[in-house]
Amino acid sequence: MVRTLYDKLWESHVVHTEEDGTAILYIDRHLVHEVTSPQAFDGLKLAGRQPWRISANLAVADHNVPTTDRANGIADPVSRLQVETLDANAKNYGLTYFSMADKRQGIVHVIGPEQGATLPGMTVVCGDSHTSTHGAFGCLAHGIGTSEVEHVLATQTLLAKKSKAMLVQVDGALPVGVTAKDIVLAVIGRIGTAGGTGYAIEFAGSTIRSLSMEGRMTICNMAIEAGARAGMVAVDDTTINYVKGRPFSPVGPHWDRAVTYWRTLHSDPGAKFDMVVTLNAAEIKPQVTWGTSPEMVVPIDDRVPDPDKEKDAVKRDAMEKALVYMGLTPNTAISDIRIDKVFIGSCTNSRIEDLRAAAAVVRGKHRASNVKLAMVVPGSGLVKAQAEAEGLDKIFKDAGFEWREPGCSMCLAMNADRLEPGERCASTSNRNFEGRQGQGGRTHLVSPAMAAAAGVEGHFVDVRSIR
Ligand SMILES: CC(C)[C@H](C(=O)O)[C@@H](O)C(=O)O
Ligand code: SF4
Repeated sequence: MVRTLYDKLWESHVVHTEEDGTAILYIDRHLVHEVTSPQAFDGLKLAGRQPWRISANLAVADHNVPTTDRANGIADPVSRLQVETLDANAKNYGLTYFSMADKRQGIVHVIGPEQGATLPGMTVVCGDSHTSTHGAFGCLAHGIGTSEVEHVLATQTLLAKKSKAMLVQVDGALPVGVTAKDIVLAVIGRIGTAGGTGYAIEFAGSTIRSLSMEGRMTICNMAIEAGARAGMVAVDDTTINYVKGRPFSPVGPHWDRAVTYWRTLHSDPGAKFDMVVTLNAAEIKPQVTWGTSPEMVVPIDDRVPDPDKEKDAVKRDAMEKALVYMGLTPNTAISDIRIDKVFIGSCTNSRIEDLRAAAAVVRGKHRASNVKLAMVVPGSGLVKAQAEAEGLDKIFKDAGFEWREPGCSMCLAMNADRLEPGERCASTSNRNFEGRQGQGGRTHLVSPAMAAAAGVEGHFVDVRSIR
């Protein structure tokens, strides 16, 4: 039978299906962070249960960790408690844990793949919406809630209903200066943040195949921002080469058997999708969000849209509200928008390739005088070490950009890194919601190269013109 990648991943993990379609899925990998796990561990304790398969878990603190002066510990008592609770739970249950002092510590969606804890064909879950990132490896990766975290800990299974399948097909050579981030923002601009609701999205086509694993992760990371339940990319040589030799990857005969299986993880020719969206890579330009939802996005050479031209009353209202919050006037050229801060980081864009792209733009230049702070937050301690080995930290520091310790940081301001009310930020993260980077803060989502360029010029600028 002709099957999609999603069908294959689903069918190989179903333990049981009820008549109404509710299924019990076996979970191969459970990633754990400090925000969504405390109540789950409490529940486990109350019920007197042990984790079902301890080795399936990998835990790390990322949201609440400071990105400076780590030797002094965590100043904020709430964040400190959050992280200490995970320290204690990981120790108590014997989970593999990268503490704040461990050089492998980092954002959960960066360290999973980096360690080879995320492998093709797996079901991967985490109490975090951006778990879709791991689908880049030909995985079925779901973000789950805290009660599901407890369920997975206790049973190694998840209750789920199969979604419909969407194919997002992107073909052609990507223009210079246009990145995976621009592709996914363009997709969300096209289908909207509800466009993927009820679907699992497979990203395919020659453009996707030509992307590195880092780029594929960026795209799958934001599948959730398109409303989808999961995002995924078929396995190919790029996947297998990335996975090879990582600490958790199989070796010897296990590796050979795994590769044989992994090579089957693609949609069969002629497989049926419930919806197909096609994009031509040649037409994608660097993207900048102007509003408070990732779908409020335009190309860099465009203008802030005018709500008066929107016929749909609901959309018009949302646009007006977003413009007030963002402090923007309709028809302003995007390149005329001046920024106060730059954030290069997050599970969307904090991997080595992202830092290289940003460094290539700032090399030999300096942060603009109106930019109060430009911070680079590597996705993990290992990314940080790699970047330092390549001298990227020096390029950033020479340009007046701060070089920080790994974590979620100003992606959502659960630590000390945040925007002040009214401050405007060029950010490589994935959400531009009201208050996301600090109360009253204004977030514009862009690629790492575009964020770096804005930091240097003081306003958004077409990165294609400064190369
Ligand atoms: C804190 C966590 C539960 C949350 C998520 O689920 O995504 C966070 O990572 C985010 O990006 O908003
Ligand atoms: S980096 Fe941002 S989006 Fe990613 S897990 Fe952390 S808070 Fe969530």
